Amino acid sequence: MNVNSNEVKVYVRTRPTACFAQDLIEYLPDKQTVNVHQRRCSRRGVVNNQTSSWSFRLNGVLHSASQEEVYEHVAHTVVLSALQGYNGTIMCFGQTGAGKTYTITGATEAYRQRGIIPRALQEVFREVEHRVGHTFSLHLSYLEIYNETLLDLLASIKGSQEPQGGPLTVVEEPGGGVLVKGLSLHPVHSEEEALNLLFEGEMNRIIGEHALNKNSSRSHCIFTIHIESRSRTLSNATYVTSKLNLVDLAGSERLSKTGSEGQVQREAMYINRSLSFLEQAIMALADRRREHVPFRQSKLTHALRDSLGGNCNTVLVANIYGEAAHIEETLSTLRFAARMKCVRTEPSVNEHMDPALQVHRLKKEIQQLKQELSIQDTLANRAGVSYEKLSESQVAEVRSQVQRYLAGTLDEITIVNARQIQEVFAQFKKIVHASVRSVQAREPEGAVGELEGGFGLGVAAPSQRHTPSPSRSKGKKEMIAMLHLSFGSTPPSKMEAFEHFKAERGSELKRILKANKAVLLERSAQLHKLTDAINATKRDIDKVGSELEHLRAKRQSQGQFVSAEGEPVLEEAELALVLSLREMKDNYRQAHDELLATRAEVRYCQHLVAQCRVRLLTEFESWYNESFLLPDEVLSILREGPIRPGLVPVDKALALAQEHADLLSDSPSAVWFHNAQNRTLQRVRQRHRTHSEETFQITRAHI
Ligand SMILES: Nc1ncnc2c1ncn2[C@@H]1O[C@H](COP(=O)(O)OP(=O)(O)OP(=O)(O)O)[C@@H](O)[C@H]1O
Repeated sequence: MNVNSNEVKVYVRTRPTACFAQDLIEYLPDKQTVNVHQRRCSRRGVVNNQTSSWSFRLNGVLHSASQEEVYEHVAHTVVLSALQGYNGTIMCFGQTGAGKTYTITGATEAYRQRGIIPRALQEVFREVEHRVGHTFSLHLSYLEIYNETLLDLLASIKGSQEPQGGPLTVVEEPGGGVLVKGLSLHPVHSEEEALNLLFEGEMNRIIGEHALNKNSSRSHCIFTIHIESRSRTLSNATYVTSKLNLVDLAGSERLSKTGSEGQVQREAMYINRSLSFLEQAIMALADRRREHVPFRQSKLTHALRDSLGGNCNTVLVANIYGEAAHIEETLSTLRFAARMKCVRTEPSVNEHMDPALQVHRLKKEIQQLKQELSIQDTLANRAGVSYEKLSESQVAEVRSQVQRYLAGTLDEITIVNARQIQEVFAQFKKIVHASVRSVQAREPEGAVGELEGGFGLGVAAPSQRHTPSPSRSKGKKEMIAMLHLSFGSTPPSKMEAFEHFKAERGSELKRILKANKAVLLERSAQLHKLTDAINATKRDIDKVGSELEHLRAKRQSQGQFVSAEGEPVLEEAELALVLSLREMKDNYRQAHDELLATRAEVRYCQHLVAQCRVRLLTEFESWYNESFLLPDEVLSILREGPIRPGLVPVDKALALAQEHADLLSDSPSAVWFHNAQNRTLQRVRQRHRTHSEETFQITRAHI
């Protein structure tokens, strides 16, 4: 029952006024659209009759809405979803005095005017009572962010879960969540207990003097209900957790308008900065192409990292004044709200596994299964069969049975249980491996030795290397005999033979080639990705660079803004651009280094793949010649020499053999050999002529 829409929900609420500017603020009957008309000012500040208009479509307009109605629209579903394990955040944003605190906390004087927090607490405890199938554990925390300092509004209360002392810090958790280290968490068991904590925290809020509103709060406050829920059924080892953040942001008006000095001006500067970082984070979240969201720029955005978008149900209430005098701030609040509405969210339940419960459940299941098995054995007259791990003497007994079975002195191995069957197979495997090794040791020119040690072309991980299968380690003669059997007396076409070669003798080379191709493909894809990312960063750098230039040119034309000490002061916007430019350049440099390294790797892999291909073809040619075109007599003559017969062209190999035979013919006892040889060579030449006419083109596809 989560809010489950894929974007942040945004509502606008007007503070009631007798002077509502109907001509400037227009609420359409759909209760979702606000049109704002603003009179244009002439250069010298003289108001003329021209107007500019803006239209904002939100999720709801709360005009003259009661606190109860606001809760129903804004908070009800988010609170229920939080009880099911979805994180939720409700934020109030707007100009000082526009009604943020009234909306989130409410007026303390009248119960009917209580805001979202007390109503949410009421609903949570009511639901907890109704959901009898679950146990709930609830904790509260209350954080204030004042001038970029984190303060615990409930630190004064005993019984907190976190140790006191030390500055509070925002810590990122694995999985994208955040927690404020050092912030006290207070267990609560009733609505009354929870309300006491809320009021205690309220008392501790820093209240500053302000020109616009005497009691205005100059800090951001985050009241959080931490919920953990477990099923009462023991068999269910999962449990869910969630956080419900109720956020009262500081006034959003611009510095110049406050007309304040000293500490209040400093406060306003921090507020402006954190809100402008909040806007930047929102803009980055709304832009789906942006991979990096600058959450860490301020304590506010960092603390809200997992509450703005992400897996959270997020709702924003934009509080505005209805009077004409505030129309400019109203417009900027609505613009922020519209941007926030574009942020996408993917709410999901925070489900966890309780390891202790899981172990307990599995142990119980094993116990039950063992009982079941023993009943079955008794029924089948197999009492006494053990299902525990085999002892050393039992393993030895199985080994002896397998050996006797292979030797023919034992007719059959009696099967007792699954563990014993596995051991029988394991013993068979050991015997087969030992036999393969002894065959290899006896075969000096064995395919396996050559394949294992000779290629040296692999970039694939050593674990990817296959141990030679018994079929691959077959003697060469055996293999050729097999091929002759399947192809008959005429030699196979090169295409067919190549397929055979790849499956048998050349299989290891083929595997290495395949592995290298896979690595090449993966690195090439990575290279493309990196190139795209670098190009995107470059475009961003150019964009921010030109924005900065533009801003500086504008500032130059308006004169330099200097501090009391005469130091040049950077504007908020300019500072933000400089910081983000610096970050982007760092990212660019890092990505560029990575790109160079990956490019080198790609070249290396390309080289390996090409080498493997050539090697596969050369090996095949030579194997084909030796297996089908050169007779055994020729091979045995040439093998005694320094060259490998298959590596030279068939004609040349035959000529060499002829020369060798001529030398031998000087001996009378070799005449019969010489004659037979001549006849064979002629036959072979004839066959070779036919074969060399066959066009053989092994394309990349064949390899
Ligand atoms: N919808 C409303 N109905 C009745 N009174 C309201 C409403 N909204 C605001 N007020 C009143 O207006 C005054 C200022 O509101 P509030 O303190 O909530 O403003 P705020 O936006 O939280 O200001 P700050 O930024 O200083 O925290 C309060 O006295 C509050 O009771």
